[in-house]
Amino acid sequence: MLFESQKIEYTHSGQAKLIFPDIGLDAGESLLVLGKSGSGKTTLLNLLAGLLKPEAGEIKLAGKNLAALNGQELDLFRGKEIGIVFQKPHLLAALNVKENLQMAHFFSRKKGQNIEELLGELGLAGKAKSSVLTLSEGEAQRVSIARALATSPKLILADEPTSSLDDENAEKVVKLLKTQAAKIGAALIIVTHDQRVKAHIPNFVEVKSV
Ligand SMILES: Nc1ncnc2c1ncn2[C@@H]1O[C@H](COP(=O)(O)OP(=O)(O)OP(=O)(O)O)[C@@H](O)[C@H]1O
Repeated sequence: MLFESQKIEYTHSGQAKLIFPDIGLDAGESLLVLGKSGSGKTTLLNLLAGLLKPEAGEIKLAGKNLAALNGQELDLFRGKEIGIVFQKPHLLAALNVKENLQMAHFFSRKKGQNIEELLGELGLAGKAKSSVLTLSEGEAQRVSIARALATSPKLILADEPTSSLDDENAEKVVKLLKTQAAKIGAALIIVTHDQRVKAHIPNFVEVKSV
């Protein structure tokens, strides 16, 4: 199994304990994380990304136990092996599209995918030199997906990646995430309440507050 999380628990200060469903994914498999507002979906994604430390349970990616890594090792491992797509694209405004992707390569210290090729596959071939400030919302979200994929990570995490997109762009984004994850042999986890995403990915877990 490429990615596994078991018996994870986390408590935000002053809040009730969150207990999460177990996850197991092979390379190329996709999973949705569903649940009501406030149930802990974003918290789960942050735990899986190693941005928060679980108080119980185990998270393993490609045979590595995240808890066994120190802060610096975890940052490097995340840069190489985990691609994160946020609800709103966080791109560096001073840089053009291609430079934003080159930054991902630089920080991960990994060769990763050919940037021109990746932009072509995401329908952004003509935008390499464009300022990210001139992109439409759909284009900017595709650039942030390209950035998450640039390092060929083993795990792709996406938090509500389609919520601000129209139907056409939402469908494009889900299909791209799915096909790219399959192509690079990554596991894909999407937090969503978007029906349009559910139509493409049947496999899901539900986060419930206890
Ligand atoms: N930094 C924090 N400090 C304290 N409580 C927090 C913190 N972050 C989240 N919480 C609480 O933890 C619970 C889970 O939050 P989380 O953002 O994971 O939920 P969610 O399912 O992603 O919600 P939504 O669908 O509204 O984005 C909520 O009750 C939230 O108020």
